[in-house]
Amino acid sequence: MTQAIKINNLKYTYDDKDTVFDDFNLEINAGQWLALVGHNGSGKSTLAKLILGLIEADNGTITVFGEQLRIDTVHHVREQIGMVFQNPDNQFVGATVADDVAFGLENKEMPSSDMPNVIDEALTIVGMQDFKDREPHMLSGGQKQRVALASVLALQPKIIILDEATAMLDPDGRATVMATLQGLKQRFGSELTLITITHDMNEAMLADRVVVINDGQLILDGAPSEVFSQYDVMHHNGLELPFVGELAVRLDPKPDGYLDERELIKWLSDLKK
Ligand SMILES: Nc1ncnc2c1ncn2[C@@H]1O[C@H](COP(=O)(O)OP(=O)(O)OP(=O)(O)O)[C@@H](O)[C@H]1O
Repeated sequence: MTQAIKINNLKYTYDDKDTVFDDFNLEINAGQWLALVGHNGSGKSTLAKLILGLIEADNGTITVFGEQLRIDTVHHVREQIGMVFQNPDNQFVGATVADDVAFGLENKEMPSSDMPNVIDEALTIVGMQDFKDREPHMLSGGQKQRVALASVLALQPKIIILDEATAMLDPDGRATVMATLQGLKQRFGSELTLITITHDMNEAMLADRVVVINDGQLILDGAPSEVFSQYDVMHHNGLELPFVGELAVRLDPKPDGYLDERELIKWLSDLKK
């Protein structure tokens, strides 16, 4: 199994006083969709910044596809990682959707004759091809985030990090972005590693793996059903379960372990028999 990211013995302190990570370790396999969760201030965005080389670790190593992040490798490492941020309105530079996707390609010095195909393909993947001549600020929040994803996809990253990319969206917008991510996973398989930083446990449910951090410490790490069966640990760390999990722990009798929506419905209907 190819390793996308390996973080070893990571230490990071802001301004020599606020230690966020001390001996933090994490390995992420290529093609995995990892949801990184933790309450406010637990270190999620700091970890994303460290992986992107926007800030430098005080100690330890971060290796991306076998290449250790250092001052002389940061540019190459960063080329392999796409980032989508929280605020859809802060991510646009182009006058039209197509211009916006083109911007990153121009920076990469792609010949302009190659661009239309690449732009069309990226917009098609996120279902925004019919909007390519629209002005970005006229789109809905969910559409904006899908264009932001297209801009990232056009650069063919091996890893995409979404830092609370759905936090400012309405339920429809959230659903379309999450469906787009599920589509990416199906389309790219082991060629694309996804890291979604989120406060929304219903979204984290869709990932292959959920990692819970608190104060820079890894608290839980496993498949969503494993992590969300740890109700007490989640609550102790200021986190809720996905809706069905919160519902299940309030039932009497309650099911053993975490059940997803379909399993919970079956469990309830069996109970009635
Ligand atoms: N630029 C900064 N300077 C100093 N301290 C910072 C800075 N950015 C973050 N911190 C501190 O580092 C810790 C981790 O912050 P971080 O933003 O990584 O958490 P987070 O899990 O992403 O939080 P949230 O869910 O609120 O976005 C917090 O204690 C925060 O106050």
